[in-house]
Amino acid sequence: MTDIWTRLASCRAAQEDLRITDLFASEPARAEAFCTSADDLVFDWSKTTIDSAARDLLLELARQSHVEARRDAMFAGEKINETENRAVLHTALRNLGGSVLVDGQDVMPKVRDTFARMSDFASKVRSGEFTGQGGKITDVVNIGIGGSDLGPYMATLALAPYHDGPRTHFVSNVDGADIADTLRGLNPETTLVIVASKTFTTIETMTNARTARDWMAGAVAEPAAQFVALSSAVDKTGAFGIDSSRVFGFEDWVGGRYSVWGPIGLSVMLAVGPEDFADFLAGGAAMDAHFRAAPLDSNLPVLLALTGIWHHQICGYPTRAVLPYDNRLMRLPAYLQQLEMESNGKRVAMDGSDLAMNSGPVVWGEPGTNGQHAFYQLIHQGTTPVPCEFILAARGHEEELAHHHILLAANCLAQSEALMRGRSLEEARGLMRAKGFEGAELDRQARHRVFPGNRPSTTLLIPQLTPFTLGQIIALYEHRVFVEGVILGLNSFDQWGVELGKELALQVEPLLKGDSGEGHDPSTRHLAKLFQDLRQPS
Ligand SMILES: O=P(O)(O)OC[C@H]1O[C@H](O)[C@H](O)[C@@H](O)[C@@H]1O
Repeated sequence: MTDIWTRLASCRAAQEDLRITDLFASEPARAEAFCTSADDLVFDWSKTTIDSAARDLLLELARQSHVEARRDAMFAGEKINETENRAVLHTALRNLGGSVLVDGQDVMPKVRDTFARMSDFASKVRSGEFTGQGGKITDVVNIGIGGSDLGPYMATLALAPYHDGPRTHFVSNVDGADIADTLRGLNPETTLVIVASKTFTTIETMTNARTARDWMAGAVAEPAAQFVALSSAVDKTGAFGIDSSRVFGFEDWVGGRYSVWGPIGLSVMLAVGPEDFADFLAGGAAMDAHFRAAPLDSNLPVLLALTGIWHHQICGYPTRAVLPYDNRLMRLPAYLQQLEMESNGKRVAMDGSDLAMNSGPVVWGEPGTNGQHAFYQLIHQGTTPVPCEFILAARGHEEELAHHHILLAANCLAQSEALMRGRSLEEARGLMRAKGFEGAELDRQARHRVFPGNRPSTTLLIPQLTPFTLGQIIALYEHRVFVEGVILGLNSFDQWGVELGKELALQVEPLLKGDSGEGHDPSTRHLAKLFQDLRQPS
């Protein structure tokens, strides 16, 4: 293993003067050879510094890391989440046929039963057969945070053209502003509240849920009758007063950030309907089938993972940007931040030893073209390269606005071309000379207009953003994260790093209410004191 990392590092070191543009000259079929499809999804990774030698080494790295064996173990229901002793089976939520054994038990009948109950409930809400105490449900408020918010919120925005159910709203932050701004203007008599929490103990969600219940109680006789619970802790949902007929459970082998495919996706199902939601699942299942069957060298999740490893662990680029040229994917970067950084932001390997290389990178992004007018300056001319992952649909949904879509696509392609090609000092000098500059001032002005280029990017091309293709994209990224985690030798499915802050928040709360502050550090005590002083009426 060490040897392959060393060989990859040497391969990169030998590329010192390499220009991506030269690779296209030396490998005439590169544009096609470094472009890989899964069904009708196309992943272009040609505009990177991965040449044939690097590609072969990266594939060897995947082989030596036993990616295929780990993948098969995951799909088979083995307990690959070793620090929590759990199977990892979010894939079972989107492959509703067949059987999967966990501890010798087939888990699929229960998964199918829950899906059928969700579909039945969603249909009744959408048709008006299930009503609020003031009539047909007009609004749905999903209260959840992290994986119980980011997935359904992202997917509901992405599928706006398919949205023909009640309006959906998402409350996540414990900041009272979030729920206050959301509930203002809603009619409690026709609002359905979903409490989405795998554990049903998350303090933000339970605080917001109680606030929503009080709000509902001020207007209807039976507030709990307009509440739904989505949780693995079905025993706790009854204590909140939610009838078991409106509780949709899932097992501990569904990680929070992988949970949009099951009950946590109920708000999406209410918005777009059970059929479109099933298409979303089918898209995820299609990517699963590809991931399981395609050889490593034409396996999209594997290749996306290997570009990630190349850029972060080998080239040392600290971040990567996800840049969907699709406004409806505006929450995808936030969704991917949890998926990638909570999964692979870890410093200890599965066996408890220190990780031998960098953990996963910082992931960030915004939809194009908006980002172009904000942070692309740094991407083009900053001192640290940022590998960019562009996503583009061939068709939009607004047929009458096709000219917008062509302009959007032109910008996406232009950005990856500009990043790769850059603009030389000579070209910049020519431009400035044409504007009348000369001498030292010509040089000075020209240098500001140089683009170093040679900046890597990949492009994921999809036919159109539909429930099916959204399912493909999300499953692609899930498996990418899994493959990167396997290669790094860490457990992508736990999240111990979120615990300490939660524990301390419980201890800091009394401090803010005037407790002595013993056990807290001087800075925290000082800030708490300033906070209290500022709260005094002036
Ligand atoms: O669904 P819940 O149990 O309420 O958890 C919500 C979120 O909170 C936790 O802190 C984890 O970091 C997330 O992985 C999880 O998605």
